[in-house]
Amino acid sequence: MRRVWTGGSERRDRTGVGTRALFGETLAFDLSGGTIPLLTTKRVYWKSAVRELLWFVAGETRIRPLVAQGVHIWTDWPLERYNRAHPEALLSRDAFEARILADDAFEAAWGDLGPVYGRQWRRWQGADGREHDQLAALVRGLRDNPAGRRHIFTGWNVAELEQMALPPCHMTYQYFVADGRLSGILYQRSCDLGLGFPFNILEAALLLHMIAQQVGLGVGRLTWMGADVHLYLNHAHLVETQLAREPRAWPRLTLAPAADLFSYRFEDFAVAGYEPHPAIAAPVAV
Ligand SMILES: Nc1nc(=O)c2c([nH]1)NC[C@@H]1CN(c3ccc(C(=O)N[C@@H](CCC(=O)O)C(=O)O)cc3)CN21
Ligand SMILES: O=c1ccn([C@H]2C[C@H](O)[C@@H](COP(=O)(O)O)O2)c(=O)[nH]1
Repeated sequence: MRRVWTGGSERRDRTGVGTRALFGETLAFDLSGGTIPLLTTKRVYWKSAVRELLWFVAGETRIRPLVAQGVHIWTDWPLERYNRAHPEALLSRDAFEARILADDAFEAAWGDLGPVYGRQWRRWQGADGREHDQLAALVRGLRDNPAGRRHIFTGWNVAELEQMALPPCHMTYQYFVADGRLSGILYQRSCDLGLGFPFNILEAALLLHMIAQQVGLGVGRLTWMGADVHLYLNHAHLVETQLAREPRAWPRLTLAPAADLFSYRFEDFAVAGYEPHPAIAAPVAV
């Protein structure tokens, strides 16, 4: 974060907010013993991250199930689409979410993000119309051929990018088995270090723990590769506050076993030893 803030190149980005960015950064975490990279220099709402991850794994692309659980992180994109189409009667976020929950026709018209992560992970549509469940195939592949070099899933479906509310940021995941442990790499093409990163790195770690449990392996290393790694210029307060704080010990995850990768429930995730510094509010660039 310090290097991006002090040495990043300043650029005008798609959102108009402006960022400082570095290109091609790597982080690695040893996740043995249940360790999770849940940041301590601000409070991260890990419960929202668990709910978002389970929403991806369930193959969901509609915001209603998130909103129903009090998770608001995806609401701004469909809301912006709605308000652009209705400049005469703009809705607040609360009013929009209330209609998404209460009105089925409204939800069908405005509540879908398009073929984003969940769709691609679970139901990638091939040219012949056949659907590919990349996560199910990944688990099978790890069980049948641990030494494989093709343990990959990706959200980057070129033919469908234009229909997505946002093209995938955490776009490609790959796994590797050695010495009874599962390791993973996440390639992230674009990273909002202030808001997105804490969720992305945590969810990649939770998913690694889930997959390892399903294939009967321990957990090894998680490597994160960021391409355009940026800080938004309106996050100065967040950056300076986090950099002034002393990091604390990583918390640990206890994951109750589930019948398969798609049967985990929120209650199966328990986090111990999380004693973060206070939360820091920051605006999200839409
Ligand atoms: N600019 C931008 N940054 C992102 O991180 C991001 C996007 N856009 N677009 C799509 C998703 C949505 N994501 C988001 C959106 C909002 C928060 C956010 O506001 N987080 C607050 C509150 C979290 C909560 O209430 O649970 C935080 O303090 O972490 C985080 C991730 C990640 N992605
Ligand atoms: O999981 C996510 C989703 C989004 N982001 C950030 C990265 C960028 O700041 C924006 C996306 O804008 P693009 O112009 O499409 O790159 O959202 C993230 O960090 N993590």
